[in-house]
Amino acid sequence: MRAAEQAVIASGVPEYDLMERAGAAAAEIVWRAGGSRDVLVLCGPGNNGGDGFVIARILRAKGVPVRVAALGESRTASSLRARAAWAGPVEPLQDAQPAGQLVDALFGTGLTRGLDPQAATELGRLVDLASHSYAIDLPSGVETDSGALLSPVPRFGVGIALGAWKPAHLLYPAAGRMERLQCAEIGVAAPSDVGRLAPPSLHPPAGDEHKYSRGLVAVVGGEMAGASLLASHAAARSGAGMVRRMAAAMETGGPDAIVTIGAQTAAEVERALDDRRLAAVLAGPGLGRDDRARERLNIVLQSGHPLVLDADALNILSEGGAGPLPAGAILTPHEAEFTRLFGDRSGSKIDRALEAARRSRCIVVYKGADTVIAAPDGRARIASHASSWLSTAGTGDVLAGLVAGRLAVTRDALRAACEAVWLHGEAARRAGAAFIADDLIERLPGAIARRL
Ligand SMILES: NC(=O)C1=CN([C@@H]2O[C@H](COP(=O)(O)OP(=O)(O)OC[C@H]3O[C@@H](n4cnc5c(N)ncnc54)[C@H](OP(=O)(O)O)[C@@H]3O)[C@@H](O)[C@H]2O)[C@@H](O)CC1
Ligand SMILES: Nc1ncnc2c1ncn2[C@@H]1O[C@H](COP(=O)(O)OP(=O)(O)O)[C@@H](O)[C@H]1O
Ligand SMILES: [K+]
Repeated sequence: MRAAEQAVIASGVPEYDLMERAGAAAAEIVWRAGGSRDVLVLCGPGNNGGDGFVIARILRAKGVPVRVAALGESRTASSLRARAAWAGPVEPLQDAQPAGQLVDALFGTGLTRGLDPQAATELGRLVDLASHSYAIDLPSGVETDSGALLSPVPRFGVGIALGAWKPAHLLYPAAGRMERLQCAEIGVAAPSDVGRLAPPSLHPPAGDEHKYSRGLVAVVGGEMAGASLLASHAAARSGAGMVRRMAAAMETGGPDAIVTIGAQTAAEVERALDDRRLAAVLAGPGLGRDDRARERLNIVLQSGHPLVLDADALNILSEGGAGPLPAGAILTPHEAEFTRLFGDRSGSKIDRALEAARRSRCIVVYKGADTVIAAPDGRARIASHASSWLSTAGTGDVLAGLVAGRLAVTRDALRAACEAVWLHGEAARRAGAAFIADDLIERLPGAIARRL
């Protein structure tokens, strides 16, 4: 974003014009949400504070009662100009009385250290007392590139990103400090290989498709039948043409459309995977970690089919029992599995996911409240603000099945992972509160229909 802003400034647009655009776009969002409720704008010493002065001026011109409180003097040329254009009084932050709406323009991308304790406390108090609160560009106190909190940060109603999403809008803990997100257009295009996960464009099967051309998925089960059943069921409702479940015992369950193949011995798994029509093979959910599980996983790894590896498959791989990670596969680790596989590395979650993808030459779906999908070529997509009700047992098995299903449909690993994560989040949104993993699966066709 900084480079993109510099390019626009170098092309002849003064920095102050960008500040006016940013302030106008943010003021419009505040005006639409809060109407004529009174506003307190907190302005810091840098350009984020300058945006605050512009917002204050524009809202006042619309007839909104506005007060401004500042933390120190303005220090940049643009923020000095914005402050000079504000005709009203400026009180010190420590004297500010609360208002119905609070606009935080203390610090944005220039924050280099936590706020001093008194300023952090004042910010928290004023945000908590307001019914509407807005963080301009970012909540003051968050580190832009990692989403870490450098000092205590209150929870804002709206985070208004200026021009482009920054990592802190999407990565926890910072992402959890903004209930809703809005991006204000300021005419600076910041093309990047790393971005927020966008809703996918999906297509119905072509007129002449048949079940094998639409994608044949195999789910290799193991010790715990429930997990591979959830995954198979999700794959079956993902748009794929056919799902085969290779069961370690002759258990039943799940929709009749899923073909269950008894594959108890290694030789039986090998035979069942000997089918060139297979477009995706999933292993991991319910696999187990004993010698039998290792044997099953080895056959999967040697099958030559496009792979999705989750749960116990990742745990076995992290013990080194199955050799190096299979390049080209999709790996779907949660936090603990990721750390076991790749170690406890430094950097933001985006940095860690990208490094893992580069090293393993796999697509890595690093799950959690902020899911990062990373590719070996440096592309990454971040999904955040999904339903927190997803934190329930078995939702990862559903995601793994969905990834395998979309891989069979698209034959494109990064695209499949992105589509699956988005559909998983949309199914959760539709499922509402207190759902269980099984309920997500029923919502998948509706989620797919929405993107056709
Ligand atoms: N660039 C553009 O074209 C556009 C940018 N725009 C806006 O600019 C924002 C970035 O502005 P910015 O770079 O001036 O940084 P900002 O976040 O205001 O703070 C930096 C100041 O604070 C200081 N400081 C830092 N930490 C501190 C602390 N804990 N406690 C006390 N002081 C601290 C630091 O000085 P230091 O003490 O570190 O030397 C510096 O003086 C961006 O988020 C967006 O809102 C838009 O207008 C669109 C056009
Ligand atoms: N608080 C949360 N907000 C949004 N999504 C979440 C949250 N917690 C978990 N998830 C999602 O739910 C799924 C949980 O997967 P996982 O941890 O493998 O669970 P399980 O092993 O029980 O299936 C992942 O897709 C993850 O991204
Ligand atoms: K801010």
